[in-house]
Amino acid sequence: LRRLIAQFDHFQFRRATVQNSQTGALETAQYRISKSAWLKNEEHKHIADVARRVEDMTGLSMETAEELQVVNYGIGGHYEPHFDFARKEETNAFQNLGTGNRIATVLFYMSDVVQGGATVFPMARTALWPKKGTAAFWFNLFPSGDGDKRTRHAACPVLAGSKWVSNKWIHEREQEFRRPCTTERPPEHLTA
Ligand SMILES: O=C(O)CCC(=O)C(=O)O
Ligand SMILES: [Fe+2]
Repeated sequence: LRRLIAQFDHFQFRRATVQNSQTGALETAQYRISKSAWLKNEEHKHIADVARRVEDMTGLSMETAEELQVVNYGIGGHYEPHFDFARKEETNAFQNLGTGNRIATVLFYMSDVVQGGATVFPMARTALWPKKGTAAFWFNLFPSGDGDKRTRHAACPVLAGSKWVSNKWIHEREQEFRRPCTTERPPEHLTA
């Protein structure tokens, strides 16, 4: 995939944005420093292959998943602690998509990083060190649809080298038979 990206200069990498939780607007922020691009399945068969593999790996439908987001961090690039899912109090979050919240995340590591750049989950006391060809998967939501606080995570600053990752964000709709929801609510201290 990285070779593919290098070949196609029409993949427009731009400063990554975040959603302002008050206004719902997408904007750049000091707490997320990286460049990213969104790649559509139709753009190349290798991109469609990634989606197919994610479906096979997770057993979840890709019908409502977002396009593949490819991210590059230079030295000092980072992403401070955040949730991938939208919280109840947030404005506009994913509402226009009609696909529900981000039920799960698949994070592919597309490069090794010389120094720094770990993905850390402070509440789960877990650090993932980028290793080319590996991937992480987690559910952001409980089966009740409540956000799981334990998934709060950050990308530590890259100290040397360059870091490439890609995100596939999977949404709630279409998963009704693959990951049935429950009415049982998780303990309140674990929900966000
Ligand atoms: O780059 C990483 O290690 C994590 C990226 C991330 O959390 C995100 O893009 O939402
Ligand atoms: Fe994230």
